[in-house]
Amino acid sequence: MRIDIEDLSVEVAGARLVQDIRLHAAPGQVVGLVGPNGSGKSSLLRCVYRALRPAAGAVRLDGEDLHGMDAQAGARLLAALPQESSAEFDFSVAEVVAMGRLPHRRGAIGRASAEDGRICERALDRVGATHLTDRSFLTLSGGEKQRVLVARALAQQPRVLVLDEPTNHLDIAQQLEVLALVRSLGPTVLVALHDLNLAARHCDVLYVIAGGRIVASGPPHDVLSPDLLAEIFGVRAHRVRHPRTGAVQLLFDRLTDDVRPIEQTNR
Ligand SMILES: Nc1ncnc2c1ncn2[C@@H]1O[C@H](COP(=O)(O)OP(=O)(O)OP(=O)(O)O)[C@@H](O)[C@H]1O
Repeated sequence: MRIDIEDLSVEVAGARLVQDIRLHAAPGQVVGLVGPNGSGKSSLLRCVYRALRPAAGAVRLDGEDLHGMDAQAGARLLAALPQESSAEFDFSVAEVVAMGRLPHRRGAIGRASAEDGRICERALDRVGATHLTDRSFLTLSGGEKQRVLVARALAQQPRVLVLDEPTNHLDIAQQLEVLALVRSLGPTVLVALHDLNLAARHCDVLYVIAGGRIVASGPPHDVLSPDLLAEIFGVRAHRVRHPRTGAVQLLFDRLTDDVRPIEQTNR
């Protein structure tokens, strides 16, 4: 499903948090949003998953205005993993994942079907969390909670997935697993990431946001140039090749660091 964000501005209590955003994702693409702290990533994503309404502009899914759809129709198309998903549900893991099926039920009293149950089991299996099924969500570690919330989003079987820092709390193996999983699923994905190497590796296209505006977009390694990284993130970046895969990796120093050659520091 295609996403078109057109001239979008978002305001909260009279403050403009993001402005004139244009962003496009082709069906099945993984589009990354990167930017410094406070640049507007979450505000933009919150508007896409309808926690905020646009002050101007629109978010369109296959041409249809998302904010004009009724809540259930929207939720059948789009699932979100918000950043503030530390929400403390006093429910079992199975119940939390089953919430992902609610938009697909008929009316408020629709019951879960056997098929709903199979979809939830499969979602938990895909994030390697089947063993947590009967645990209370409240008792899980941060990483376990995050995996269960990814499973809930998968159970929703969305055509568009919006993820705000989905690798929060995950160890390095789980970060790679979750992003590879997200890529393999097929929906169009809009994902905010802080780790620029993860973003470059897992996204087809990157948008860079700073001060509430998009300042660059395109293929990851075209966008993440040392000049842009210095200007927007205030870091000195070096590109190196991964010794096994040959993929470009970024290494960072502070712009102000006086970096001495390695031979000197080893003496
Ligand atoms: N409800 C609000 N009221 C006032 N200001 C807000 C509100 N929500 C966000 N902001 C401000 O808007 C700016 C953008 O915040 P946002 O959370 O979108 O940034 P971000 O890029 O996701 O940051 P981070 O990387 O730190 O998560 C920040 O300066 C933030 O303080």
